[in-house]
Amino acid sequence: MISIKGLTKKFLIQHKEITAVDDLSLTIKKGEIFGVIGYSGAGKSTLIRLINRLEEPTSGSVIIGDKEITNLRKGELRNARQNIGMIFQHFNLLWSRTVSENISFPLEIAGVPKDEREKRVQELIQLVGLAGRENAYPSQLSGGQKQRVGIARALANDPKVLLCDEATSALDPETTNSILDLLVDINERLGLTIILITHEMHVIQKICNRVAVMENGKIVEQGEVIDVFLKPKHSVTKKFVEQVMGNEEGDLTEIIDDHSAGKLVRLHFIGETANQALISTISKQFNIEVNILQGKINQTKLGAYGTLTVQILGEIEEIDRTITFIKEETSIEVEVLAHA
Ligand SMILES: Nc1ncnc2c1ncn2[C@@H]1O[C@H](COP(=O)(O)OP(=O)(O)OP(=O)(O)O)[C@@H](O)[C@H]1O
Repeated sequence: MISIKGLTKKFLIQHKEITAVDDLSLTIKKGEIFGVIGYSGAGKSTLIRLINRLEEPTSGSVIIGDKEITNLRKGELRNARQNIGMIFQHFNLLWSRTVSENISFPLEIAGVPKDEREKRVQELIQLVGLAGRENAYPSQLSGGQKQRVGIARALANDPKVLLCDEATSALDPETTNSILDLLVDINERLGLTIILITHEMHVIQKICNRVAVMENGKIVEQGEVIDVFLKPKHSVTKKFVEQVMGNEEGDLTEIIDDHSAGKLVRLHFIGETANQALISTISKQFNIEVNILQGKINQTKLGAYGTLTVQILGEIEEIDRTITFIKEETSIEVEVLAHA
C-alpha cells in the first residue's frame, strides 16, 4: 500500500511562490492500477516525482509498504528506489546503448553479476515483446518499441511499484493501446502496483481500477473508474468524462424537444447489466414501444457501463409499469427525463 499524507510542494519562480502540490493525501492499494488525471499545470508530474523523491517535498509524507520514503537518507533512498520503477513520456533511453544495454543499465548500477544480468535482460525482452531487437539502438526503434525498452528497464530490478509519467502521450492511438495492454499484462502477471498520470480519459477508462482528478495541486474527486464515469461530480471531471462519452446534457435538450410523446427515459447500465437484453425483454413483456434515441456503452477494466436514452410509447399506466419493472427487477438505474 502507498500512503500519501499532507504532501505539499512549493516552487519559487522569480520570487513568486507556486504551490504545485497542495496538502494532498491519497491511499493507493497494493496491486491496483491507479490513475491521476488533470489538465496541464494541475501538478500531476510533480506529484508522481514526489513519490520516488525525484522532487523533494516541502512538507508531508510518502509511505510505500513499511518505508517512509520522505524520511530516508540518500543511501537508503537509492535502495528503496529499486522497488520503484518509472517510465516517461519521452522514454529517457541512453541513445548510445543498444536495447539490451539499456535494460541492463539499472542492473549494472545495482551490482548484479554479468551472467545474471544477461539472463534477466533476456527474460525482460521476452516479457515486453522485443525479441529480435536486442541489438538495435533506440534511434532504430518505433515509439512503441522505445517505450517497451523503457518498461523493461523500469522492471529490471523487480520493483513493487511502477510510476508512469504520461507514458503513452507521445504515441499514436494504436501504439497507445498496445502499451496499455502491456501494462495490464505486467500488473496481472507480476502483481505490480501501477500509478499513472495522464491527461487522456480513455487511458484511465481502459486500464485503471481507480482514478483521482487533480486541479490546482489538489485532488478534487476520486473513486472507482466506473463510478466516476457514471456520476462525475466536479466540473473538471465532467469535462474529462465528455472526452470519451460526448456531451450528453448538450444533446438532451434537442432530444426532449423532438420527442414529446410517451416518456423519455435515460437508463444507466453498470457492469454486467450492460449486456442484459433489457429492450427486447420490456418490449415483449409490456404493451409498449421503445425507441432508442441515443446511447453509449463503454468498456472499462471492471466491466461495461453506459447510458441509453429511450422513448417509451404506449398507455401511461403501461409505461409506468415498465419503469417500475426496470427499477425493481433489474440493477439498471432509471432516470425519467420528460413525459408528455
Ligand atoms: N521545477 C519546477 N520549477 C518551478 N515550477 C515548477 C517546476 N515543476 C513544476 N512547476 C510548476 O508547478 C505547477 C504544476 O506543474 P506540473 O508539471 O506538476 O503539472 P502537470 O499537471 O504535470 O502539467 P503538465 O502535464 O503540463 O506537466 C505548474 O505551475 C508548473 O509551472
